[in-house]
Amino acid sequence: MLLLISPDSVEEALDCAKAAEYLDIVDVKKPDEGSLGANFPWVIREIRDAVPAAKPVSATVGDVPYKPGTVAQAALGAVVSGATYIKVGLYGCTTPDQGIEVMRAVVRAVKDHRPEALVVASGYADAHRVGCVNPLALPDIAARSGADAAMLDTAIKDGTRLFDHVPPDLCAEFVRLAHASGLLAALAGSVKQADLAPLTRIGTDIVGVRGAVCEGGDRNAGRIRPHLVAAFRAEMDRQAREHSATLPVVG
Ligand SMILES: O=C[C@H](O)COP(=O)(O)O
Repeated sequence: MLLLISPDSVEEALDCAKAAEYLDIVDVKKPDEGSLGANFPWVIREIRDAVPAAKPVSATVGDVPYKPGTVAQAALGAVVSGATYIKVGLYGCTTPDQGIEVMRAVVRAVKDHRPEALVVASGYADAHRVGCVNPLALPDIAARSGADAAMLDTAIKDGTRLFDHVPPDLCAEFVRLAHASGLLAALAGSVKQADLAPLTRIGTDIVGVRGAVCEGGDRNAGRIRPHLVAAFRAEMDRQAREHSATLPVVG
């Protein structure tokens, strides 16, 4: 499982750089503009320059409206600024067809510019609270639009977590559907260390985290701390070891 951490500024990205050995993807975000709030192009560029070249930089394009042209142009801005994972939160899409239309436009805009960039179609585990597309529709939306990954986060950051809205057995189904279409499955939403056992067991490819590695567990007032990233990674590695010990030996 890869660890994606979401700094909100160049200063926080520098703290991520200090913990670079413990994380896999640096995800540029602007939390005060929403769950998947988009940051400025110059911040993406500065963060790309600040973190080790071997670490991919991801950028969120926002909690986007159902406006394929607007979103495609924003996604191009993110990839031109140096991000190689482009995450789109389909906040304004109420049907799978709307999600596919937006994501097809994003995939074309991103891949015309940088074919190797990865496009992530993100929905929300608590979609029922904000009226957007069902979380289990995301793998199909991602597959039919040519995206590379399907993701879930939570739309409302009020202390409730991914599993409060989509319990582990349904997250397992999300992962199964994503894998059946050849996609990566990414899960986030106020994930804590205690959630890592089920996330590992169900085969999650990427876990996205902010609050759990901020001081005081506070994604808004707290700052990302390198020792919290290291501790989170240590627990991920422990869970991975425990899980592989339970797998049957083949051969
Ligand atoms: O993409 C991951 C998000 O930044 C998750 O943030 P959170 O752990 O504070 O919900």
